[in-house]
Amino acid sequence: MTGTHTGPAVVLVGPMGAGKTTVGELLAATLGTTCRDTDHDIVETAGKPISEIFLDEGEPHFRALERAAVRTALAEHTGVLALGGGAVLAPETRELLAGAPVVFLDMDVAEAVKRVGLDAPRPLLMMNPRKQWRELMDARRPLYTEVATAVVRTDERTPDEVAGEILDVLELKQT
Ligand SMILES: Nc1ncnc2c1ncn2[C@@H]1O[C@H](COP(=O)(O)OP(=O)(O)O)[C@@H](O)[C@H]1O
Ligand SMILES: O=C(O)C1=C[C@@H](OP(=O)(O)O)[C@@H](O)[C@H](O)C1
Ligand SMILES: [Mg+2]
Repeated sequence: MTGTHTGPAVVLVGPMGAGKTTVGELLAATLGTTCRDTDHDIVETAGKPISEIFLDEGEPHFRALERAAVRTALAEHTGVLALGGGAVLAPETRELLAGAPVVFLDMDVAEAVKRVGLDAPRPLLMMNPRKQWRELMDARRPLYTEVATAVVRTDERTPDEVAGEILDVLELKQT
């Protein structure tokens, strides 16, 4: 115990499917640290999948769990931290992110729909994913931009390439 809180080395934000979870793991491996994902913390606390939390208790309850999970992870974790796509909706969370190295993983709609369609269900994109994704991005892009210290595009890049680009922009790469 040093008693010093340094905060996460990198925090990843951005929309569903941008690769926060996938790239976070790669980045952590390269940096010799671990990746923590607030969605995983929430699932562990609630004892059920995110889709069931939305169905059983509703989105406001999920957001309350998410605010608490982000606060705890920011205080405890010094490695890579991947947030859920909607975490930045909370003003409290945006304030906590001030001063942290935050990377916004950006992508366009076609790629987003392709990626999340192949994956575990995201309750917010269950119906008409294209339209819902556009509406989410219109509402959230200013918030991702507000908290970000860097923006990295993920379209037509492999997760490894995205991880490399993050190291470059944060100047964490050993040369
Ligand atoms: N750069 C990428 N290129 C292609 N597919 C990707 C890329 N990044 C992530 N994926 C895929 O997209 C899906 C969502 O990735 P995930 O890491 O869960 O995103 P997020 O945590 O941002 O929602 C997964 O199936 C993952 O394998
Ligand atoms: O954008 C959102 O509001 C959400 C994103 C998801 O995380 P990912 O961005 O990791 O998919 C998850 O937290 C939940 O389904 C809600
Ligand atoms: Mg994720």
